[in-house]
Amino acid sequence: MWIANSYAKINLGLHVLERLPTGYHSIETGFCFIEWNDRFEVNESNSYDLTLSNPSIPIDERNLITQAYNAFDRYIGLTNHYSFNVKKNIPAGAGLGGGSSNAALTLRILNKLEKTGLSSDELIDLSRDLGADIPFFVKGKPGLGTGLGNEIEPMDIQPDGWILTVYPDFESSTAEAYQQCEPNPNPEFSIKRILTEEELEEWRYLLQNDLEPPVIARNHLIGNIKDQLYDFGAAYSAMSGSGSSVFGIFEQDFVAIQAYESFHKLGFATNLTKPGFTPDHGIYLKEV
Ligand SMILES: C[C@](O)(CO)[C@H](O)COP(=O)(O)OP(=O)(O)OC[C@H]1O[C@@H](n2ccc(N)nc2=O)[C@H](O)[C@@H]1O
Ligand SMILES: Nc1ncnc2c1ncn2[C@@H]1O[C@H](COP(=O)(O)OP(=O)(O)OP(=O)(O)O)[C@@H](O)[C@H]1O
Repeated sequence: MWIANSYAKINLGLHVLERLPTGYHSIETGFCFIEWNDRFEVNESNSYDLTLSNPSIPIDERNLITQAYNAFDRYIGLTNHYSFNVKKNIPAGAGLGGGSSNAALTLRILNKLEKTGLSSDELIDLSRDLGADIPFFVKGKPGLGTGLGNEIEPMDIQPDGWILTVYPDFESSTAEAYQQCEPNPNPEFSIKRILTEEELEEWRYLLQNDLEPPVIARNHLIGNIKDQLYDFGAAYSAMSGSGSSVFGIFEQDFVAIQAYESFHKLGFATNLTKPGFTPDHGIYLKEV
């Protein structure tokens, strides 16, 4: 049996620059990892099979694991088949890219088990129709996303603070968030400049997520959680991606832990990620 972890992301700022004739949007965003992860167990099998611990996520062709598996089979061809058993810990529709992370890991697993030796750019190429967040997860390093968010420039932007992520217990639609936002083609400062040249203390005045206003207008709890994270002492707080999760970055461990315990006690699903966290992208053979 092979095992591997599928990590979630947060967006450090997101500028929506332009609404394109296709309905998609050109954006600039910073991507980094958090420790929240799903656990994959993979076995060779007579045919493809998928089991998920979360029954509310479909396991048919709508599942991004199935879509990635089929894309790999279509473009490269599989010599063996595999069954996937996934323990879902990352909440779905949460702005944490759980489905995209799963798709990227599926491609990396197949590349390893089938010994196809494809580069990350080749894996990105065969996943091009599956979702804008997938290239970041295939690259596997923090970085800047431009274009549709799918052109990735790896960059050392993993925050040097504790990241507390809070899921408000409802999903948020990505398509709706983009439809309802106000694109701004000329933001005063680029996300790249803020993340690479400004101190964490300055981010709250400079770094914004353009998808936040319409989503918060419909879901006040997201705004309330953001306010509470600042009240607890976060240096920076924002909604991740198209929501619904909110994260706060804390400089002091005891403040972060206090905030974590409070949200946890209130019944929210939460994750606390250490400063400078680096995900383990290994795919390990486990004797059974
Ligand atoms: C919000 C983010 O998660 C931030 O990283 C991404 O931009 C969204 O990435 P994703 O969920 O992989 O998005 P996709 O599955 O490609 O697209 C979902 C929907 O979001 C909208 N969408 C997505 C990306 C983009 N640059 N412009 C868009 O308008 C489109 O309506 C699309 O139908
Ligand atoms: N393997 C998967 N894991 C989680 N969700 C999946 C998966 N495959 C398909 N989905 C579907 O994708 C939808 C979005 O899930 P996901 O968790 O990727 O959203 P998200 O984190 O808001 O995405 P993003 O921030 O990339 O827009 C869910 O409604 C879910 O049903």
